[in-house]
Amino acid sequence: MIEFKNVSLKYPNGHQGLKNINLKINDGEFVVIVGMSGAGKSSLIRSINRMVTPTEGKILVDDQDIITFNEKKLRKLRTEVGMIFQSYNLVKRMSVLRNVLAGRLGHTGTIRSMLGLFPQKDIQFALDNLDRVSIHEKAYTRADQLSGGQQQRVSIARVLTQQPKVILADEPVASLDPPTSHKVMKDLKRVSREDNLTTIVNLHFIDMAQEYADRIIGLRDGEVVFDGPIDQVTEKTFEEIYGRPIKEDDLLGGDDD
Ligand SMILES: Nc1ncnc2c1ncn2[C@@H]1O[C@H](COP(=O)(O)OP(=O)(O)OP(=O)(O)O)[C@@H](O)[C@H]1O
Repeated sequence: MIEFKNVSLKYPNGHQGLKNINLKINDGEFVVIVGMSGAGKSSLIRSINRMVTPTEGKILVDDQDIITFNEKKLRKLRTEVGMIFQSYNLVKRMSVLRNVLAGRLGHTGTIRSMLGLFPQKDIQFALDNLDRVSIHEKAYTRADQLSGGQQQRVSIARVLTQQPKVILADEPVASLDPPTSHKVMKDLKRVSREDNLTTIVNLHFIDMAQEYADRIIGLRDGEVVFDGPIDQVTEKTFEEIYGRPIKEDDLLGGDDD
């Protein structure tokens, strides 16, 4: 379980990114965070792996307050909490397989992995994870030869290879066209269900949020203004979260399946 207790984050310039957040996220939930640009979605998600550090409160991950963690504990935390980025963050000149094997870095000795000496079982595991996101045949292709949607599927395979308990995804489909966005979100939802992973995704399109979330958390100006299961969410909910009527730009569209 992930628990936020009175969490606030004030950036060094004085900007209040998060204001007194209280949340409990249960194991295996697929949660989507929504809110306008600047609402605090990235700040919230990045607090959970301490890419940013809240200035007040506690964040308990499996009952341990990660805000107090030192470098050693943070390394372990970041093995257990995997991350998917909008920009994929692959090493472009390396093969897809090497990128996916990077997910093992927290498990394999650094020298061995720098030399590319991954155990055969890790290589097989990486290939199996590429297969789960239907991109197995690209294993030996350089990462920069792939389309954006393919690269994001590689980054899903990488995070699975890390064997995390939690996946954080910060606007994972914001750089993709509508049909590709849906394919990537379907893959992410399916694998996280199959492995019972807690998954927390930032999305700014409300139709995507409605289609994939089990639960929606709405942020405005750094505060939680809505938190509830997807069957309680209507267009009015989004209007309340956004503080204005819904516009066409708030919808992605394009799910043909
Ligand atoms: N390092 C920083 N220093 C100062 N202010 C910051 C910093 N990072 C974010 N902010 C500010 O904190 C607020 C929340 O930012 P955050 O990136 O969490 O929002 P967001 O909802 O993810 O927005 P977006 O969808 O545009 O990424 C914004 O007003 C932003 O400008």
